[in-house]
Amino acid sequence: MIEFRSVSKRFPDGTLAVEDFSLVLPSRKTTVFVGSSGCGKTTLLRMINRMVEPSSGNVEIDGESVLDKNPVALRRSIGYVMQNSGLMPHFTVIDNVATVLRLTGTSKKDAHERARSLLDTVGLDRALADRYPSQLSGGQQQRVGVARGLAADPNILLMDEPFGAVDPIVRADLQQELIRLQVELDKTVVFVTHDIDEAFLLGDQVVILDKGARIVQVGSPSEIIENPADDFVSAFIGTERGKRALRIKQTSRGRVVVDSEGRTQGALLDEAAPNPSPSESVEGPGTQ
Ligand SMILES: Nc1ncnc2c1ncn2[C@@H]1O[C@H](COP(=O)(O)OP(=O)(O)OP(=O)(O)O)[C@@H](O)[C@H]1O
Repeated sequence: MIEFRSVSKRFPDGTLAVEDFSLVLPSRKTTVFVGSSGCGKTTLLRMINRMVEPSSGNVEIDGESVLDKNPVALRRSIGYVMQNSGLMPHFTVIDNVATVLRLTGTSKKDAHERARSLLDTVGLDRALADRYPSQLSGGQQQRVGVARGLAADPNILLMDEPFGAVDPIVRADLQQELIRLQVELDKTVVFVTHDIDEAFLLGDQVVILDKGARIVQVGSPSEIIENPADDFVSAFIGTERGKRALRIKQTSRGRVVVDSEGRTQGALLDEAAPNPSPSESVEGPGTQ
């Protein structure tokens, strides 16, 4: 478990990026920080692996302060995936993935072996191993970035807008891949995005942030959608528009659920119907 304890960060120019932030991020779950640009998401993420040092307060991992750990060793023990993949352009795919392992003393042969198996894990063809990042598509580069983040088999994976720079179809693909990976690998994932739909799709715990990383609401996607804390959250998550503003419409064959544009999203099933559980009585896209 990761715990932020009254953490603040003021940068040397006086910007107060994070003000008195406290939160527990449960192990083996995905916590998503979501909020608009500049609200302090990246700063929070980077204080976990000490790429940014808190001005006051503390971050603990399993009860131990990160400030008591060697920053280089700490950084190598935590996976980090960033927007635009952050790959080294003059390194091949396989070397990009294997670098962390090489730095921690793994032989070249073993590091490459593990890197190749990680390409399988993230759904990349091994034939791409000897290419350079510029010879890959944006989505493939992001997958290499994820493979690299997983190389040292970290318990914690930090992901900073990892799918922000790819087109919506590739992005949806990568999101599904991450959901699959999370079931398989069972990591503690901390994910940053400004996209509330992505937050609800991926997060077990979603943290909606305002300026200075002020927590506006924290909860599961269902808790937040069912009970938004205030008008800001309602507006941010769009409960009054689009695919989350659902209404029931009576048709000649039964009741269906339509969105705010009148588009039918799915059928409303009778509670007595045998298949779905009560919480799943609406079937169709865009439901939580
Ligand atoms: N090194 C720095 N020096 C000064 N101010 C900084 C520094 N890094 C970030 N900031 C400021 O701290 C605030 C929070 O930045 P941060 O990058 O954490 O926000 P964010 O929510 O991740 O934004 P985005 O979604 O745009 O990446 C912003 O006002 C930003 O300008």
